[in-house]
Amino acid sequence: MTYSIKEIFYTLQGEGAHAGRPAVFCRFSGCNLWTGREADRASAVCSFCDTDFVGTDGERGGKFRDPDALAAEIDGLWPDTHAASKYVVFTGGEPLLQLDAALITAMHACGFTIAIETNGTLPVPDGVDWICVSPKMGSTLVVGRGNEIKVVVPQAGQDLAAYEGLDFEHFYVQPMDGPLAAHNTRMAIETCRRNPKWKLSLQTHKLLQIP
Ligand SMILES: C[S@@+](CC[C@H](N)C(=O)[O-])C[C@H]1O[C@@H](n2cnc3c(N)ncnc32)[C@H](O)[C@@H]1O
Ligand SMILES: Nc1nc2[nH]cc(C(=O)O)c2c(=O)[nH]1
Ligand code: SF4
Ligand SMILES: [Mg+2]
Repeated sequence: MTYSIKEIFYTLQGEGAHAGRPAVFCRFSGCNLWTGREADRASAVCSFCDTDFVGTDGERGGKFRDPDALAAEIDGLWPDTHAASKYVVFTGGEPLLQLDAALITAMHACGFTIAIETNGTLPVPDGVDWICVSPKMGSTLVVGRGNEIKVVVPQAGQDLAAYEGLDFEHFYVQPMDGPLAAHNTRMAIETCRRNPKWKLSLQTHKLLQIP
């Protein structure tokens, strides 16, 4: 299988339970809930996306025919002196359109712990070490278990109680970025205060102005 990669970069995980953790981000091209074209945004199942995942033209992006070549590109960004903490986040776009057993094996062979950021509409292959699911209204959630669920709020018709019985270790609300970000953040704080099952996830990389 050929992997289409938008970009690969080394930064800190900005969101969720691993916020602050150094990680290589590998962003796959393409998503099943939006084409990525602005003309299609209003009619997309997921219409609030903050990410450009179209094409392969980003930093270190491209088409990788070989899982070992992609793993080597990712591994090349990790500081050689600290192999024990190697951590890769596969995101997108939707990573589960492309992440397969061969790439998982190649990353583990390089010593990486593997995390994914997924919309939860596609099954997760075996071997992923950290699963973050971010469900989208209007799509069918098929991933009912994982490490963290990170619900972007608000979304029309949303009911957080519908997620509370799912099998996750961490339950996060993350304020929707965009023109109403400040308002959404205040509402998300109030949600957590009222119902302490939920914790606040901020997109700290945006606050810090890092990738
Ligand atoms: C760009 S998505 C890629 C991974 C996957 N397609 C997904 O939706 O989880 C990465 C994370 O950013 C979140 N996200 C996307 N747009 C956002 C926005 N406008 N405000 C806050 N979070 C957003 C997603 O919900 C997801 O948790
Ligand atoms: N620093 C940083 N943290 C992130 N956490 C999730 C991201 C994503 O776009 O999936 C992301 C991202 O793009 N940058
Ligand atoms: S599912 Fe994820 S990548 Fe796809 S449009 Fe929504 S936020 Fe963006
Ligand atoms: Mg992002």
